[in-house]
Amino acid sequence: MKEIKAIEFKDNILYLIDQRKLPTIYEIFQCKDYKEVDFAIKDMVVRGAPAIGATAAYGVVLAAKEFLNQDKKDFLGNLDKALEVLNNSRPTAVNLMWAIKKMRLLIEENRSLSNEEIYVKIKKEADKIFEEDIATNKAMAKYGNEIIKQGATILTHCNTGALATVGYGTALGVVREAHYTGKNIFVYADETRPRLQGGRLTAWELVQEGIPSKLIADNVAATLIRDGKIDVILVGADRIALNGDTANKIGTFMLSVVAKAYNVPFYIVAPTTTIDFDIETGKEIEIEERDSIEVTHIDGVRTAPEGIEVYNPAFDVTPWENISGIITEKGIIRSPYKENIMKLR
Ligand SMILES: CSC[C@H]1O[C@H](OP(=O)(O)O)[C@H](O)[C@@H]1O
Repeated sequence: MKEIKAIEFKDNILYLIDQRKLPTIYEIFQCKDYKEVDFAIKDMVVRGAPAIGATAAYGVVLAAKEFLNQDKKDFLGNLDKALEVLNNSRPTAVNLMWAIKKMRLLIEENRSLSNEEIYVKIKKEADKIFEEDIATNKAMAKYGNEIIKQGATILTHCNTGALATVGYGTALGVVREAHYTGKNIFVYADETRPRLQGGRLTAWELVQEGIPSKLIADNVAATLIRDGKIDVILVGADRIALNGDTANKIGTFMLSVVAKAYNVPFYIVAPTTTIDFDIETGKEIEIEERDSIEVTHIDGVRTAPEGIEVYNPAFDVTPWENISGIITEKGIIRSPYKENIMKLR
């Protein structure tokens, strides 16, 4: 199994695989301060809910290091500004806000300590978030593998692999587990317009692992589902409401409708850190709208005419009624979602 490290923190530098350039160029993007981390999340150098949560946590570490020698008031004040900036870097994936909230609480509880002692605690917390994500993904993969039949054909959307997490992946982590436990699975990967996380990133991970697969244009999926070619659909998540409504990459909702029409099991694979316990339904989830250039250009080459207006939501919400189950590190949650999600608390 290839080890793909999307994120690495060493000697007060955060190293990120630059996912904007994969698969043609493998390049590491270095963040030396929290503003570079903010840029990296915004510009999708690093992306994927768990990955940006861990990345933001290390952004706080870099901020604490940067302001370490200031007096306490300035240290805490500047740290607070950094938390705000990082918290607002992207609006939909709740793992980001979850990580920042943990850091805020930690700083609040330890305000009376020295700057250095606070820095040490922040660094320890960031490392814990990092380590826990790998263990979480492996646990999710085992639960998910329970629903993967021998020889199953799996459809996935966007990228939910080692590049979207600290390691192994969420939905693609289940694919890895099924592959490595000899289930002889086959994967169809949606290319996932407009940023092509499937065509560029998932395809790259599948090739790295030698997992039998085919890349498809997003529009092919419905026909494969209708023709009984797909046994199960596995997708990731960016934010899950208490009733089970789930925000994920744009195009997920459409897949869920077709899956429901043809009775194909449709699973979300996500850690419990992706559940937003403060919202009842998907209606409360803010959907990020991104720059039009993502739709009018591919790799910097214009494909749509000057002057055309663009609507570019990066996510959509799949209603709980279309979801067969939510595979988490604590087990598979099924409807009634709120009742079963609350048991996780
Ligand atoms: C393992 S979470 C991956 C999740 O994040 C992706 O969004 P983006 O590439 O914009 O960060 C997509 O929604 C994936 O399902």
